[in-house]
Amino acid sequence: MNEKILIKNATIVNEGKSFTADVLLADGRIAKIGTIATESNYKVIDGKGKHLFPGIIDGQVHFRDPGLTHKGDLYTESKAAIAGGTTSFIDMPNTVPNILTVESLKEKYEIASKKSLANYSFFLGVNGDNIDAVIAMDTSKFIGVSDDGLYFTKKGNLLADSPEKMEKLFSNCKSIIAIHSEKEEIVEKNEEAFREKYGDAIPAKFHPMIRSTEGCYQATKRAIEIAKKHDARLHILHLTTAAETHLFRNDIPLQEKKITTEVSVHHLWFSDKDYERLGMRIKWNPAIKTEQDKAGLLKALLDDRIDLITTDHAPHTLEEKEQPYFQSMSGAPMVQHSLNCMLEFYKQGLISLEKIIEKMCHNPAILYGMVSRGFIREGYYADLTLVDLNSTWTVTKENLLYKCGWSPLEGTLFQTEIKQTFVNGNLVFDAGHWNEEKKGLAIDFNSEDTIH
Ligand SMILES: NC(=O)N[C@@H](CC(=O)O)C(=O)O
Repeated sequence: MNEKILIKNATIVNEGKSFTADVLLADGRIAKIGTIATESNYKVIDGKGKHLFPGIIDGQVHFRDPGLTHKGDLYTESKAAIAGGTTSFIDMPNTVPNILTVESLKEKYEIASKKSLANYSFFLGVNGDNIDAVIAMDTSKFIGVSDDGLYFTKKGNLLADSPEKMEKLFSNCKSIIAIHSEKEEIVEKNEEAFREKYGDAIPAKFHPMIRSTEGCYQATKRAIEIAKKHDARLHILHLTTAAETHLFRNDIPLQEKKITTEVSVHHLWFSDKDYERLGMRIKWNPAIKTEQDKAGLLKALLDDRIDLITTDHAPHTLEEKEQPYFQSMSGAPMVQHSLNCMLEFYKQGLISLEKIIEKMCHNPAILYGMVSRGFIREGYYADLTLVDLNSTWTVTKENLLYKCGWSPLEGTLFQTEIKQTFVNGNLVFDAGHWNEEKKGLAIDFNSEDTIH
């Protein structure tokens, strides 16, 4: 049995409200919220002056396990996530092997059960190799299918570039189809134009012109048209342009939406102004775009056209990053600081705490149909994070937990600090101290027979 933990007097932010109360954690769950008297067998945590949030649920990460574990693995990256207040994640299929079969999916769950400190779930990958097999499966058993990260090979491009295959998938798939939305034909055309001019030495600042607004907009528009035609459940991953935000609705509740989208923290945080300073370190796919795009994405987040905030945490070694344009890997680590970044926007008066929690905790749980997670409610899993909104510190190499050992945020001064993180009622992260005895759990979904 887990020990009972009593968090006293914290300001709880949950379901659109902020209020001060005590929270009792017992047997992995939130046992009670209210005014709670201390008993001798409770471990008491003083929450006075601090904010208690539901643990962040990150709907898109690349923890690189199995097969790419020189970049990161399910232990190191889940630990970094927890230090940043994230208690659950959904990982993408572009590991080695790619997760294209039920067998490899089950193996990944097996590895996570031994290594992950946070709660976990995994997309089934879909590409040109397995589309017919996926269609033949009972897709309602998967939390979602995704092509993310698989588009780097020709066979992975089917969702953005093969309308026939896309139609086939969309008319047959019963789960969420989460796609990386860039039209590769446009990207390739732009690559050629820049290659002619600069050879291999294309400066990073041209990345948003190669992976251009047009490439994103056309792919997203087409995916939405096909999804509508087949009444499919489409989720567009990591939106990057203001133009695309207008393709999404905000006049119906999330529960009723068939077409949803998300923004990743780095696309809210960085803009094309930062390429000069950070170069290939902020080369992501889709690319970081302009200041106007950054402002448009925040606006769409606030007016509910964008449903979720994710990180697309995608670690690569610095050596893999700091290469000439075509060799430099796209992606960078973010999961340790996603909440800190969003809280800086709160400090600047750009977003409320309640909105941050809606987009990082409640909505991922609703969108993916997670059971008993994402909210501070009695009976729910005690996935929580206690945050000091008045503590200043700087990101340095020394305080990073990523296996890759670097971050594009090095040198950033944050004015908020994650003090404690609880996963399934266990105090796993306690002001720099770790309790790694208990591993995270496979996330349960509303579809009872979900494969995991
Ligand atoms: N976002 C990235 O730039 N890279 C991701 C793949 C992806 O999400 O497209 C990766 O796996 O490295």
